Amino acid sequence: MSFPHKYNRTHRGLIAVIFATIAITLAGCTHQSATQSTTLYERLGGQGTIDTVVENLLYRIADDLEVVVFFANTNIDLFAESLASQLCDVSDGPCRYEGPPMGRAHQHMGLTDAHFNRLVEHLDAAMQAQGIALGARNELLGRLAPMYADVMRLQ
Ligand code: HEM
Repeated sequence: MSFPHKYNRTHRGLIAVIFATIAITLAGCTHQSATQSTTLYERLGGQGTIDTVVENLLYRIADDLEVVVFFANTNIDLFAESLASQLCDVSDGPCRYEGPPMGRAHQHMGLTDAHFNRLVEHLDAAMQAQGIALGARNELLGRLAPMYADVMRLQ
């Protein structure tokens, strides 16, 4: 039994539309699940990019007279390593931060809100310099923001 010519054409058109819809839906799902399963650490660019961000941050600190004074007696290599592991940890990367709690690490430095904001600005600028997207930058800063209370606790 054969279908009339007109029906065949309509039928084929309909099948094409259904296939296109399924393909678009599947592509959407794949895209969505890829976004959901990607950690912030990966979106930041992994350890290589985090290490470069920290290095870039060090240059910005060195150029900022208001901030650099706090680092006069700091072992910069250890600080860089410790901060990089903290950023990796906080962004769900494979590291565990094993340094001192934020309160103790910053105790009696005389830090003010202005210093805190300045450091956050430098970190954001360092991330921008590495081409990290706005969403990932904001998410990392959002995860660091709750540390404010601890950093300031023993000033
Ligand atoms: C959310 C904000 C901050 C975070 C996440 C952070 C993170 C860290 C980390 C991970 C360390 C290394 C601790 C260690 O291993 O001994 C550290 C140390 C240090 N931080 Fe921060 N910090 C923040 C705010 C600030 C601010 C605002 C300043 C000053 C402007 C500052 C100045 C220092 C200095 C000078 C050290 C080294 C202390 C030492 O020599 O032992 N930090 N910070």
